[in-house]
Amino acid sequence: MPIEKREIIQVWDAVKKVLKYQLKLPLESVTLEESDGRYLGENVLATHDVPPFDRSPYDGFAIRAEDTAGASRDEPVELNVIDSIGAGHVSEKEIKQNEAVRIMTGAAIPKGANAVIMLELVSEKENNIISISRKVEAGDNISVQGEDTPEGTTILKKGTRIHAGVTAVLATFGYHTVKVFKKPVVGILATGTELLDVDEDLVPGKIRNSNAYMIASQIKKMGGEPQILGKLPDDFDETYAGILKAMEKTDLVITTGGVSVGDFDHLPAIYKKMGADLLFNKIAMRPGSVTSAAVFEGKLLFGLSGNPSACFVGCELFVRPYLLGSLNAQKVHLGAVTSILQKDYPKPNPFTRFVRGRVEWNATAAAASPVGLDKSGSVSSLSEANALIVLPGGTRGWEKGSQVMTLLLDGEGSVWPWDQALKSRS
Ligand SMILES: Nc1nc2c(c(=O)[nH]1)N[C@H]1C(S)=C(S)[C@@H](COP(=O)(O)OP(=O)(O)OC[C@H]3O[C@@H](n4cnc5c(N)ncnc54)[C@H](O)[C@@H]3O)O[C@H]1N2
Ligand code: MOO
Repeated sequence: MPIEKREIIQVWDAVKKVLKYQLKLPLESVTLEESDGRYLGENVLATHDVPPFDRSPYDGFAIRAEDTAGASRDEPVELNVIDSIGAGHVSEKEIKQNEAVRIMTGAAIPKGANAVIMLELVSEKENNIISISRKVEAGDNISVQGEDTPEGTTILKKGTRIHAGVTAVLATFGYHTVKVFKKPVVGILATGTELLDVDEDLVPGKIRNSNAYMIASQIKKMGGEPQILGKLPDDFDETYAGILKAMEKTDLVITTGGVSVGDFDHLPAIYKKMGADLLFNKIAMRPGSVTSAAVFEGKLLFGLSGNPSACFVGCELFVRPYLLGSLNAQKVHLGAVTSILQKDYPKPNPFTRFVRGRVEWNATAAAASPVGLDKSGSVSSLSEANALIVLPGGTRGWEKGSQVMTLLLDGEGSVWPWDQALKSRS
C-alpha cells in the first residue's frame, strides 16, 4: 500500500493545537489530608486576618515604649510585672504607666502595651521588678493583626496545585475540606503483538510493555488518574474496538505504538475510520516525530510512539499541557533553565531534538549533559534523566559550551518561551 504523505508541523504549532482543547472537569470535595497534589477548583479567600490578633513574636515582656524613653545603661528604668501569659491566653489586665506583662511567643499583646522587649535584654530583680537599660520604640516586636494576610484577600487561586505550603494556608483558614477538580481519567492502551505483561517471561521476539507503566507515572504527576487498560495486538479490528471502548469510559485515551508507517501501524487508518479529526501526525522533533493527536466526539486521543523515549517525550510535551490546562494550572509546560552543554553533540539536527540529560547546578550556571544511549528506542537513559536538553533543529550538531535550553523533569524552572526559543535558532 502506498504511504500517505504526512504534513509535518513545528513543535510549538502542535502544542498550540493541543492548547485549544480543555476538559470540563467537575469539582469534588476532599479532606485536607487527601488534597495533596490536587488542583484547587475555586479561589480561596482569607476568612479572617492572620495573625488574628496582635501577638508577640518573642518570649519577653510587653511594655509601654514611652516608659523606656529615658532608659540607658547608667539609668535603667524599672517596671512592675503585673501578669504572666503564655500562647493561648489573653491577659485580663491592662498595662498602665511603668508596668509590664511577662509574655511568651504567640501570646496576645495585652491592653495598654505597645512593644515587647526580649527576655535576654531585661534583668529580672526580686518582687516582680524588671530593669530595662535601653530605649524601646512603639511597635517594636509586635506582629500586627492582619500583617500576613488581611481578611477577604484571595489567598489561593483556582488551579493552584496543593502542596505542603498551600496545605498550611488552607489549614490556617479552617478549610478542613477543599474543592478540587476531579482528576481526569486517562486510559492507556499499549498496542503491539510483541508486548508481554510485566510478569511474563521473555520469549523470542517479544518485549515487556514498559510504556504503559511509564505513562501512568507521568499522568499521575500531571494530576491525572491513569487507567492501564491492557495491551492490544497489531490487529486493526481489535485495536479499533479497543480504542472506542476506552474512549467511552475515560476523559482521554493515550495509545502507544502503531503510529508510524509500517505494515502493522494501524492507528492512522483507525483515526480515519473513526471519523476523528486529526490534529497532527508528524512533528519536527526527535524523538517523537510520529506523535499524533486527534479529536473524537470532543475528546482528545493521543497516539504516542511505541519507542519508549519518544513516547516519554511526546507525553511531556503534548499530554502535559492538555491535562494541566484542563486543571487550570498556572504552569502547564515543563519549566526551563538555560544550561551550558557539557559535551559535543555531533549528530546533525534536521529536527529539534529533546535529548535525555542531566542538569546539575554549579556555583554560577546549570550544566547539561546527555545521558545514556541517545536513541528513541532506548529505555535506560530515561531512568537517569532529570531534564530534556533542547537542541533546536537546522544545525549540524552542537558544541560543548553552547548555551542550551533545558526542560526540567522535576522542579519548577521558569516558563519557557517555547515559540521564541525554537524559532530563534531553528
Ligand atoms: N520506514 C519508516 N520507519 C519508521 C519511521 C519512519 O518514518 N519510516 N519512523 C521511526 C520512528 S521515528 C519511530 S519513533 C518509530 C515509531 O513507531 P511506532 O510508534 O509506530 O511504534 P511501533 O512500531 O509499534 O514500536 C516501535 C518500537 O517500540 C517498541 N514498543 C512498542 N510498544 C511498546 C511498549 N508498550 N513498551 C515498550 N516498547 C514498546 C516496539 O517493540 C518497537 O521496537 O517508527 C520508526 N520507524
Ligand atoms: O521520531 Mo522517532 O520518535 O523518535 O525516532
